[in-house]
Amino acid sequence: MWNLNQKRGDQLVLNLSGILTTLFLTTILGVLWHYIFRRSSKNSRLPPPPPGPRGVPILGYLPFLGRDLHRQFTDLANLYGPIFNFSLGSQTCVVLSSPSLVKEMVRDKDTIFANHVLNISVTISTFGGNDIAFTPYGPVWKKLRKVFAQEVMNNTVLDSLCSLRREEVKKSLLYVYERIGKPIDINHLAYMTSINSMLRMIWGGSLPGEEAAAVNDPEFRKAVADILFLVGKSNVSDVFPALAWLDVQGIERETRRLTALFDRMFDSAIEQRRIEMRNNKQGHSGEHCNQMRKDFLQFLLDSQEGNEDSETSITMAQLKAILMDPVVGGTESSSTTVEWVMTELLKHPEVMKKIQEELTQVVGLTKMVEESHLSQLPYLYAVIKETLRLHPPFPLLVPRTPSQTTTLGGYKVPKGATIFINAWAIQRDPTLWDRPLEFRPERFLHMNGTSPDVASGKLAYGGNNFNFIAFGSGRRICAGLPLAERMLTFVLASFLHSYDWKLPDLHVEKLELSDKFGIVTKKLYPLVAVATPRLSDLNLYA
Ligand code: HEM
Repeated sequence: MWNLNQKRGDQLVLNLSGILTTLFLTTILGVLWHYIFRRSSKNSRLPPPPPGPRGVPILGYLPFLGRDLHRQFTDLANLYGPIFNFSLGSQTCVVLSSPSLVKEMVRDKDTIFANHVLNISVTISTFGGNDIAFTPYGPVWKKLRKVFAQEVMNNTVLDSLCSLRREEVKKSLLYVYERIGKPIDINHLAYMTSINSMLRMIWGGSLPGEEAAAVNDPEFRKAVADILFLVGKSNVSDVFPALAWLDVQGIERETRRLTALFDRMFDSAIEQRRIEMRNNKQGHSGEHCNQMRKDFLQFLLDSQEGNEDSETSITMAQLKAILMDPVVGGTESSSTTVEWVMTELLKHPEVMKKIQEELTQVVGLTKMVEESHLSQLPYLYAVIKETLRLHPPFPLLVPRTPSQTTTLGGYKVPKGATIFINAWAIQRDPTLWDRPLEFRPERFLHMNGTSPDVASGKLAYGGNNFNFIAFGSGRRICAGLPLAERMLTFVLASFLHSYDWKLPDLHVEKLELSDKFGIVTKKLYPLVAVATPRLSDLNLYA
């Protein structure tokens, strides 16, 4: 009996301890489960993608994209907010239209978003993505940007090339003089001035005979514009990489053909220059070669001569690609800006008059404009800024892509997405700008008529004001800014100081401001204007 009772008691104790153990383990497991569950649910609670329009299966939003992307994206932002997304085939595209989102991207998450999107025609035209604009962010890009800043864009180098720019602008002034009183296509004038100056600065007009003839052929100038057009054109092969081998639109083929022209020019110019340098070194080259030419090519070759330093030595493909950036990225953007400025001035003759008064005061009517005058032209600077505000040549800047999945404005943005910054919308946003659609250069001036940027001789598009980002912002801000700034101001000052401009009689009512979207967005109808001389001494034009 006792034994029985004892057995029952033992069993009770056993049961009780079993229950307690079970309870204990359950509690521990519960706590662990709760902890793990909460953590994993936190991870799976990734933010949603930005809102946006739905597309159709496979193609996504592709069939609904119109021609004027900057306007269409502005309308979509009014519907979905300052960040929205859509898909193009398998690609995710995100569009930003507010300064705070731009800041988050290029300042707070700058290293994640420090790559430009590389498409097929960009890869070809940049000798395999070897240029500054499309080399992925990292040590190689840093090296290229350093070489470009030190050997090409530094003030001493740019000052030393001033005479080349002066000669090319003078040729354009003469071209106008020969057409006094006749309609002149300003788009053509601005483009020829821009490309001729750029090519002159790149290889100083020193190509050997056959190549020199080819380069002076108007077809070659057209090739530059055509490459830019192909780079910005929507390519089915980019949206559906599996179809790339078909090259349905022939974009790849045509880009290869045009890039080959440049490749030959660069090879020939580099070869010729190396021979000159060798001869010069050996001392049997005579006076001519002792005064080695100075142009971008020469500065870059000099910096590479015997350069074993991995920090600054560059490959041949990189050298050519570095030279290609100013040609493709710098010429149309600059000439389009010149055309827009002239358009706004013909629409606002009182503003043109004010610039000319400033020029008369600073330069005088007996002299031509020199680059040394530029820092004393605050009103002209303000006019250029106001034009770039209303008509940024790259309305969607140069698309960027994140190197990892991240967030923007609290929304998920996947690695590899294409990010457009709608600078055009931001620079016309009525919540950021007073009467934004009016052309009022005064908004960039201080009360006393000078702006601090101008006082320091700069347009100061440092990308720190996210309301005004025509040259981009952050690590990948325009690397050609110092030259763009000089060229724009010098060309415009020269055109406006040397001539009075008016619309041809038949065009007076036709002056309008429509644009045509492209990677560089130009006037839809080229501007035509008639010039009359302003300077008292006509010999100055010869
Ligand atoms: C009105 C004239 C110009 C405008 C409006 C302009 C605008 C721009 C913009 C918006 C970008 C992209 C910036 C970003 O992603 O944040 C860019 C990049 C660049 N631009 Fe310009 N540009 C002009 C002229 C030039 C010129 C004359 C050159 C060369 C001499 C040049 C060379 C470059 C290069 C190399 C980059 C790539 C920078 C990098 O990725 O690190 N640009 N430009």
